[in-house]
Amino acid sequence: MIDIRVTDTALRDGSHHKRHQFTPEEVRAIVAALDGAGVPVIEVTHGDGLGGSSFAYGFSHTPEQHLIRVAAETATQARIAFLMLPGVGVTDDILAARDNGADICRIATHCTEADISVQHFGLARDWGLETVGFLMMAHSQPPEVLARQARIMADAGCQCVYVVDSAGALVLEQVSDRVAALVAELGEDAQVGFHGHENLGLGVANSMAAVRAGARQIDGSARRFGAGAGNTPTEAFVGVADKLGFRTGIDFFAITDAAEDVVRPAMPEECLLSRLALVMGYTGVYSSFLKHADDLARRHQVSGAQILVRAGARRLVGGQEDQLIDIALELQRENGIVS
Ligand SMILES: C[C@H](O)CC(=O)C(=O)O
Ligand SMILES: [Mn+2]
Repeated sequence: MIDIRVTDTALRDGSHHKRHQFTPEEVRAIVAALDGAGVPVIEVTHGDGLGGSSFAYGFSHTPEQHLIRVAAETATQARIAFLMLPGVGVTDDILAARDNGADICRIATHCTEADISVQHFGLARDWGLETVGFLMMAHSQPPEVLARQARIMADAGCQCVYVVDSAGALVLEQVSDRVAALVAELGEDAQVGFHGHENLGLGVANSMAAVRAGARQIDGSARRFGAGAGNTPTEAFVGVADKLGFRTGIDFFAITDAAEDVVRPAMPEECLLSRLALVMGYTGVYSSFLKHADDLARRHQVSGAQILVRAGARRLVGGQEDQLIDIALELQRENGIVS
């Protein structure tokens, strides 16, 4: 039987949906429930990674290093992971997260910029951390480009490179083709993972396509708690994996209870397959832009969907949130609205 390692990212990707307002009590309760269900890895960080708490991305309720410490103190078997985007966080943040009890370091870059992660993977390995690489917005590049970028990460010390469908824009074979290219490139040098978003309703199906193409690590979020329409629901993925004969080590009924009884109460609202989320999947927009576009649409009395369509046409990447303001003002001018 093939083992699939699931990382639950409700306490990191869900941070976007919660506008980074997780409390220590919520983290303690969610980690206890996921840990009890057998989830092997739980990611805890600001939605935009270490150092993300800022005017541009949104300030955290509680410093993420404190939340990481709470998570590490609560987990009995699960390992705690954190995300960092070079330049949003700095290398000292990695060391602090390790000292607070995390032991898996996930470094994310836009999928053509893997070279900016080299220093971080080297340091993380020197500091005794397990390493994972995130190639974000993977729909925007063909398989061979992603494979070359994955090679850069693996050569730098990354132990598993993820195809990250940040926009929830990939459809089935588009996932398996990308995953297969990475598997062929990396061989025994590193594993391959997949991180999905639900913007076209394909999180579980895409994740299973990734597994069938050779991915051995999969991200989910209990109750889909994540940016956009949310992530692959961990509980549904576990159920499907059970039925297809893949072993996750997670108890289906326990994770279903955790999602409904513990995770859902911490969510401001369900993650919906809303108009804005669908537009993001259809036009290839970074999922965490949803709240920013929604806020700007209200503030400037313009269409949130139009903001996202133009963001897709401009091929904006994570970190370019400020350009959404530019687009909103452009639409406002075109509509003749004077503020
Ligand atoms: C920083 C992003 O939210 C990372 C991620 O989860 C994605 O690109 O998707
Ligand atoms: Mn994500």
